[in-house]
Order: sequence, then structure tokens, then C-alpha cells
Amino acid sequence: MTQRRKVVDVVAAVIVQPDGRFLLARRPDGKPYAGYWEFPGGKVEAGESLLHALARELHEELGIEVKHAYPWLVRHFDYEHASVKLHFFRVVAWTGEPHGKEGQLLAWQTPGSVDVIPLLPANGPILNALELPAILAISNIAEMGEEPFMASFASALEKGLRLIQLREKSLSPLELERVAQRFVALARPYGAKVLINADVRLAEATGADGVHLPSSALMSLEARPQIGLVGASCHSSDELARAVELGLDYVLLGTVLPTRSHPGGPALGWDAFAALIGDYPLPVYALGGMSPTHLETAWSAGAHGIAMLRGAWSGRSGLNPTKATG
Ligand SMILES: Nc1nc2c([nH]c(=O)n2[C@H]2C[C@H](O)[C@@H](COP(=O)(O)OP(=O)(O)OP(=O)(O)O)O2)c(=O)[nH]1
Repeated sequence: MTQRRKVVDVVAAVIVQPDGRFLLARRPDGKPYAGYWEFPGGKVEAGESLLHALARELHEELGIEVKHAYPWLVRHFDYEHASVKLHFFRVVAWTGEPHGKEGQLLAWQTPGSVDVIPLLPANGPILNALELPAILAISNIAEMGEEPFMASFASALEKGLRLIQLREKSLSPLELERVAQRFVALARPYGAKVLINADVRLAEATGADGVHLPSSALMSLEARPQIGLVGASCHSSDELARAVELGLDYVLLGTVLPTRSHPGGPALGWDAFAALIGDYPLPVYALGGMSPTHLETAWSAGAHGIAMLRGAWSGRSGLNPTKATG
């Protein structure tokens, strides 16, 4: 019989600058995986809260004081030396200039082009998650009409939108293909990613960046579709668990707040939303009744960001370019 190993709680800080760059540190000699690059942090001590451990580790290792941190992803990993539960936080405000107080090298890195190696094996998915923008916009040609929508889309790209899902249920397959090609052509010069709702073939045919699975597809698929980015819509812990089993890149979770299309419909509210994703390893976008003003609340609840349908195109608060980046 194999013996269950004790799980060690670890806090890890993704210290992010307003431009999206984040800090990695090189593990000092004498530790397991010495020389590997990691997010600053360390083991939680007995009786210590996660936030306290985070503040203590960053003070000890980097000489900074944490001012504002959001809970983010939680990931289990089995090393030969330990079984760890990694609690990642995004640290967005601090005082002091980070410096390697234990002699460790530090390096600011750009999402998508990390230039230090090797990285701790548990951290691959975390680096992928950091490439995802905080705002995911969902198309709304159905209500706005194609040309007004495309004008709003172009303006949102100018303001920093970098992730859009094409979801237009009333278009014919031919129209959908034409519109998907327009999306890809418009998004490409900005390096923005286009996700196609449900249809892997259409995503491949148009050179889109990936697919977004409705929850029915999520629950019936045997394996992750073989295409760049894959996410899914979730409404329950079972669906959230299935997204992890399939190795997806992100999920949408809702409905968080009542929406215009379902004003009296059941909504999770922020507390239930936060409880559902409390120990969750994938980036989660809050969905349902979102506008850019909800981003901060979503982050506080542990979300990676927000997904918006009408809120993305209303032009009221606009998309903030720095906040639109993860
Ligand atoms: N700090 C940190 N640890 C990580 C990351 N990814 C990852 O798998 N780990 C693992 C490596 C270690 O097994 C564990 C952290 O333990 P540690 O030995 O660095 O903790 P510590 O600083 O408290 O060290 P010590 O008290 O044992 O000297 O978590 C990461 O990004 N940052």
C-alpha cells in the first residue's frame, strides 16, 4: 500500500508591474531544485495565514512590503522531495525595490517570452495563464448588427482588448465563416486572440487561436480538442472539475450577477463564485452582468478576470489597456 504523503502548503507571489511584467527568482544553492527559476515565496508556517506567509516570505527574500495581493490559482504538484499545494497570489502593489536578500538572482519577465531557464516543473501552466488577458469579450452582432459591432470591436482593440470569443448563434455556417475571417484579420495586427464558440473545424479553417466549449460539449467530450487555446463555460463544481481533467486553459464561471437577458434568473453572487474557485488550478473569468468596473471585485474573489457580452461594447467605461492584459 502506498502511503499518502503530507501536503505542504506553499505561497508563491506573481509580482506584477502595471505593464504586465512579473518577477522570477533563482532558487539558491542548498535547496531542492537549486538554480531553477520560481515565483518568490515559500512554505506556510504552522498557524500562519496565507497572506501572512506571503508578506513574510517577500519581506525575507526580497525586502519588500506587500500592499495589495489577489488570490489567484491553486495547484497541487508531487515532487520527489515533497507534495506541495501552491497558492499563487498576484501582488499588484508593494513598497521597496525587490532585491535578492538571500543572494538569489532576480529577473523581470514578459508574459509569453520568458527568457530564463530552467523553471520549476510545477510552474508551466502558471506561465501560460499569465499570457491570458484579464478581459474576455464576447461578440454581440445579434443585437448590434455586423457593421456597428465591427466598429466597436476595432475601437476596443485600439483600447487594449486582446481576447474575444465569436459566439453568434443566429448566423448561418457560411456567414459565420465569413465573420470569423473578419475577426481574425482585425485581431491579428494587435496580437489579439480570437476564440470560436464550439466549432473546432471553423477555428482551424479560419486560423483562429482556439475554441470555447459550451458546458454541454465540455461534459461530453472525451479529450481536449487539438487546437491552441481551449476554454469552457462552467456553472457547477462538476463542470469545473471536468475542465481540469481535460487540461483546458481557462474557464468562464457564471452566472455571477443577474443579466439583461435573464434579469430574474438565478445568479451565483460573488461569495458563491469565490467559494467555487477557492482551490482551483485554472484561470477563471467571471461571467454574467459584468462590466469593466467589476474587474477589481472579480480579482478579489480569486478570478483571473471578467468575461463580458454587452458590457464590453457599451463604451461607457471603456477597456483599460493595462488592465486588459493579464
Ligand atoms: N517559492 C516557490 N516554490 C515553488 C514554486 N513552484 C513550486 O513548485 N514550488 C515548490 C518548490 C518547493 O518544493 C516548495 C517551496 O519550498 P521552499 O523550499 O522554496 O520553501 P522555503 O523558502 O520556505 O524554504 P525552507 O524554509 O525550506 O528553506 O514549493 C514557486 O513558483 N515558488
